[in-house]
Amino acid sequence: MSAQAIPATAPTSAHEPFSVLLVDDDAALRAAVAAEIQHASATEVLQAADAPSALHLFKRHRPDLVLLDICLPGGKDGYWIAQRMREAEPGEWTPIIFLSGLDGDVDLWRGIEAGGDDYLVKPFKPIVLAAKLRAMRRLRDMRRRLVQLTEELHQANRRLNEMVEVDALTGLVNRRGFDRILHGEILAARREGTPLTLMLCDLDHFKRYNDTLGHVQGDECLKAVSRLLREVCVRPRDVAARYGGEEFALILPNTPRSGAMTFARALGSLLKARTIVHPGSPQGQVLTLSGGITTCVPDASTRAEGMLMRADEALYAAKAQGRDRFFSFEMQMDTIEQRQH
Ligand SMILES: Nc1nc2c(ncn2[C@@H]2O[C@H](COP(=O)(O)OP(=O)(O)OP(=O)(O)O)[C@@H](O)[C@H]2O)c(=O)[nH]1
Repeated sequence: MSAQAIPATAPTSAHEPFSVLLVDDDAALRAAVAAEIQHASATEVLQAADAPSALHLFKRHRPDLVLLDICLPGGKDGYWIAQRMREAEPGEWTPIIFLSGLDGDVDLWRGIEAGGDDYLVKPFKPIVLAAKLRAMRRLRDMRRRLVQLTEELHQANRRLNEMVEVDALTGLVNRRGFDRILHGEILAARREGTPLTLMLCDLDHFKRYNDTLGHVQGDECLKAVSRLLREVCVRPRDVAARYGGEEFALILPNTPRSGAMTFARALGSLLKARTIVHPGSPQGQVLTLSGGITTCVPDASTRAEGMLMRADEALYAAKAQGRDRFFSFEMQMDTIEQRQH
């Protein structure tokens, strides 16, 4: 690389405000350093002569840099102030440069230990102060950029996570999202002591639909059913998912058995009202669906797999009994029990 390709100084965002908190009990020295800081293009210089006012200004104005004298009146020194400042900004990091007449190695070590980033021994040359200010400003800019990039990364991750949980054809939650949500709703219902309903819905004779009208029309049909499912899931926590090819799953929190049955009947009627023509169907040549329902107030032993098995069993029964109907696993069980007694 040629020497000309290397910039003499890395750019800083000179147009952005840069505020400095200067803490020193020597008023004359403070005035002189403040003038130098301003000359070095800081936009604002806040000044404090003791610990309480330094901490007050720090918390109130959140400066971009702190220049901190070590020996101060009132029993609280610069090390103490630096530690309080660090405590006051968890997760943040405002650069602190100690200004001191103490020039021993141990003094420098204590300053860095107390949370300082650099150490300037008084008296210092203006050009040295200007250079340190420039370096700290550059660090501030890089840190800001890093924070911004981290936020952008988080947002991209959130979008990506949403995308991997969406079914490409229907726009409904896919199996992966369904698994996650069902697991969460089981835990929530257990915590709240409320009934949770899971409904598996399967289009009737859909193979014939594809066979008679073609796969493209089949896809359109799946999209239309998905739109309907989205419409019926009116409560914020209701979820409609594409569980498999022509199978859909509904998660209905806070929905008891009776409510689930009412919901299912309404869904069946609404689908019929749409009169999606299904020439090969024995159910009146319109598209219908069958459903299996399970409802429980989850306890420690409730698992998503168990709920799915129960809903699937009820769905199988609904298909076996002639389709175009919904069965509740628990209601079936009650009926069987009643018959036995
Ligand atoms: N067009 C289309 N068809 C699909 C898709 N996913 C699954 N299928 C079809 O859905 C049909 C399901 O057929 P089956 O499992 O035999 O069930 P069915 O014909 O609906 O019969 P029953 O469920 O017993 O009423 C198959 O023909 C699959 O090809 C899809 O994404 N698009």
